[in-house]
Amino acid sequence: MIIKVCGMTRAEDVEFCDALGIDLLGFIFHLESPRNVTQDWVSAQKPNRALKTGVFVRQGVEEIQAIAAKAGLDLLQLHGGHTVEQCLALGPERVIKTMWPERYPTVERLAADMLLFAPACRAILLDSGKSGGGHGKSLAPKDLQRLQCPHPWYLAGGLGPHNLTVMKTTGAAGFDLNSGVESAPGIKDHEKIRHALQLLRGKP
Ligand SMILES: O=C(O)c1ccccc1N[C@@H]1O[C@H](COP(=O)(O)O)[C@@H](O)[C@H]1O
Repeated sequence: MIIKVCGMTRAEDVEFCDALGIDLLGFIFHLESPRNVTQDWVSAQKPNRALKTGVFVRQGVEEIQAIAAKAGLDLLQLHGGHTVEQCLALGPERVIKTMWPERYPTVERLAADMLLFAPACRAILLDSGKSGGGHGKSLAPKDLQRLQCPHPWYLAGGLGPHNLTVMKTTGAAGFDLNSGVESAPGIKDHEKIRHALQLLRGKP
């Protein structure tokens, strides 16, 4: 199971999550987000184990490549209308492609589109809403329990200690925690993160 904590804006949160064994740390490069960060600050973050994951909404391939090099990113979360071709150009092994289930009439139609992206990314991220992210709302677990997709997919959208037990029933291969583990936008609540990890991994 992959666990990501996104929207990192403080070094103390980066260090805490890295030491706790969180797998992916998300850094958002989106000016309209209250969690937006600079390339220089992200470049200075040196986690021992966690993978630095940049989140991009409107940037194209060349801009993403430049930010990734400057900020020292390991993975690229494409959280906008990015195409299969853009994912392939950036390198499938480092791309996490966001999709929005609420755009689809059925999980079968969603699964068909997920299969289109499968060869072009390491994993698909399913988020609430119909675009963007950080909405703080969750998807309905019942719908996702019926999802048949052979490619790894992670769940996002308002996840936290209050709903992770039921969200685990979706069968997601990973969970992306953001506003549900914050005391304010970009300010991570360490006890909520610790509690979330216990629920997901059963660690003390
Ligand atoms: O968090 C943001 O501000 C944000 C802005 C633009 C694109 C993505 C963003 N965050 C990502 O959205 C999901 C779900 O967040 P939440 O749990 O609903 O707050 C998560 O993957 C973040 O990486």
